[in-house]
Amino acid sequence: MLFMVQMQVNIPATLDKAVADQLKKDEKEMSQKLQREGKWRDLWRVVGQYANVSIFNVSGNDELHNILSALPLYPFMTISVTPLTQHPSAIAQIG
Ligand SMILES: O=C(O)C[C@H]1C=CC(=O)O1
Repeated sequence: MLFMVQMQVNIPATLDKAVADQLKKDEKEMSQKLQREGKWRDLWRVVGQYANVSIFNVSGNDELHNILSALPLYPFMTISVTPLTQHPSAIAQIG
């Protein structure tokens, strides 16, 4: 199943810089592993914001929830999830 996921990152200014830097490094590593596995299909920066728009290709709600809640930056994210399906006029096949 495909999902559009929007993540807004809000790291508090009070968080120790070394801790924040490590979280970002771990997050990058995990996101790139998931991209290589084909589960995190697209990752786009929202211009002007510490936010992204992503497309996930996973088995369903439970797998997506497990992935998102395991992200190192999860405690500092506001996340919205939109399930996607094939548009009847689309010439590209999803999946
Ligand atoms: O920077 C972000 O948008 C948050 C998160 C998503 C992938 C990653 O490496 O960090």
